[in-house]
Amino acid sequence: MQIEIPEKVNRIISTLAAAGYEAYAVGGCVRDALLGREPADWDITTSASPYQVKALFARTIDTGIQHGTVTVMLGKEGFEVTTYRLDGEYEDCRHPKEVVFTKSLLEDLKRRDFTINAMAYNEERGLVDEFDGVGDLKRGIIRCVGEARERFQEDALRMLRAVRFAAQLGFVLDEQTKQAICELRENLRKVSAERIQTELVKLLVSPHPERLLEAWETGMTAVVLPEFDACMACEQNNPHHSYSVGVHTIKSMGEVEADKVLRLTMLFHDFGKPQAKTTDANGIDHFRGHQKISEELAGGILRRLKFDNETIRQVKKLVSCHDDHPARTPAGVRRAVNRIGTDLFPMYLKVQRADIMAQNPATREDKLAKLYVVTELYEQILKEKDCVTLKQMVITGRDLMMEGIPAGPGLGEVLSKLLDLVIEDPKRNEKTWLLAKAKEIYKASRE
Ligand SMILES: Nc1ccn([C@@H]2O[C@H](COP(=O)(O)OP(=O)(O)OP(=O)(O)O)[C@@H](O)[C@H]2O)c(=O)n1
Repeated sequence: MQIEIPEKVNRIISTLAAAGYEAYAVGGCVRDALLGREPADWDITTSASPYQVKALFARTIDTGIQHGTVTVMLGKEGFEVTTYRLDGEYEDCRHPKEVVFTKSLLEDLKRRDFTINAMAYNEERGLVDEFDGVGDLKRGIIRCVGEARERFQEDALRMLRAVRFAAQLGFVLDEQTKQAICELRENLRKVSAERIQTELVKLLVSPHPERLLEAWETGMTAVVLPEFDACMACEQNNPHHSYSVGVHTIKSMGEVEADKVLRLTMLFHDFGKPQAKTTDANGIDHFRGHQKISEELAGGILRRLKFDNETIRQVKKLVSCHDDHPARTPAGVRRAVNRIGTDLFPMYLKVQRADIMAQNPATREDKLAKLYVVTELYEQILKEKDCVTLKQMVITGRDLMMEGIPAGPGLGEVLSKLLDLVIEDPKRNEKTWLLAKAKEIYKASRE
């Protein structure tokens, strides 16, 4: 079986070989190349020690040297070259406490997580596939190398990786691998939030975000995302819904494109429902105020998983308005654009559509028709380019304070009412008129 290896990777392998060392492309790149996917990066494994690798190349980066990895720089590109090693006990669930080097490629492949990730290749020897990785690629199976429990005890994150690869490749989990996850899922508590975040995002933006259900079935979400389990247990007896909150959530993720913010928003948009649920005398469930609770939960979870501030801002904002329905008039839609933000409004429309599509098909048409009108009005506004934002108003909060309106929520409210007036009629965006109106509004609010 032949793989096309990039010229620079071949150059590194042949430089090592000419110096008498073994070297192979290894892991994810071999898997992806065999699948006809573009590998994200090319990793190399070698019998040379990190210092022997360093001695052979002009430019290297040593930050991973204590784990046996040297990054070789060729031009602007960096390639990780790792010395053959065994696996030991993992201190931080990421790197073995002590690196034990080996002279054997087989030992190095044995320590890897899944059969499809445990193949090596160089042009001289061809494919090295000791654990039938090719067979598992053909059958579409994620299977641990050797004893699954051992692989997961070495690094608990691998349990989440198993589902992530299944979602990315459309594969199924091997039974023994799945069983070991059910047994060892609690170990995920030891894994850092950043590593969980990486796997969760890869799973969500994959072609199969619905495979999150497998993380739920095996008990992993109960450990890393218990709020999702609460949604799975929350039925919705309501004319708009045919599924539990959890299943609706999963369906809605499949209705948006593979974008991190959109998929996270769909995942979290109804997380507040289990807390907000009330049932009326007719047995119909209501979820008043769930948006606010969902927004708070989303913010807390994203912070817990160490997401960056901008992602948190966008997701929280979209969750906080996912169920808003602007008045279907030009002024109503302009107001909504200002409230939600010109940057996020196109995403809000996608979120609305996905939410509706994942609801009861019988009540969907009417909602879609209304959303269509809002979308049309928004497109009209874009064409006219006359969407006023707070920034474009000719007065600011400071001007109002100069007029004696004290800083605080009251001032924000006056500003927002002024903005509404300007949106209704852009000719009102004039300083004298606005200041007089501001005083009037403030006075009325105190009476
Ligand atoms: N917890 C881990 C992480 C990685 N690996 C091994 O290291 C290789 C490279 O890891 P990584 O770059 O994280 O994953 P890839 O398989 O390359 O996949 P992706 O780039 O999609 O993350 C994997 O193929 C696997 O052989 C492992 O055994 N256990």
